Amino acid sequence: MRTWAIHRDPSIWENPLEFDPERFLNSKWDYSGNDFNYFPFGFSRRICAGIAMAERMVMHSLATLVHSFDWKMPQGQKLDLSEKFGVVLKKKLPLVAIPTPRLSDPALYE
Ligand code: HEM
Repeated sequence: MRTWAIHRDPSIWENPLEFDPERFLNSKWDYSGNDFNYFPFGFSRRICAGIAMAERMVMHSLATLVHSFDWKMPQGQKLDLSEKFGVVLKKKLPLVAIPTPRLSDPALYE
């Protein structure tokens, strides 16, 4: 819960509860466990063993999904980003998004 509280502390973060991924664009963020205001992978001896893989896979998977499909919400539904309380961040309502292929060659989806 320490991590949960620090990452939502308004004396450290501007509008901590706002979904604002752009906040990470301005400067270089050190998530290697040396910045005690920001440690999404933990720190010290139990720091995440998969940082190097996560750095590559998160970017690659997300980029592939955005590049390969147009995404929309089911008809009549609005995006709801509210969270459940817990150690791991979970959405209150599961995300349902509909992909439409956007690449010209269907062979690229095989
Ligand atoms: C964005 C993706 C990821 C995030 C945010 C993340 C975050 C974390 C966090 C917060 C911990 C706990 C650190 C602590 O106890 O202080 C952890 C532990 C761990 N993570 Fe990750 N992780 C990610 C991806 C991965 C991947 C891809 C792997 C493996 C391929 C991995 C393997 C591990 C292992 C083995 C531990 C336990 C380390 C230990 O207790 O000695 N993680 N991770």
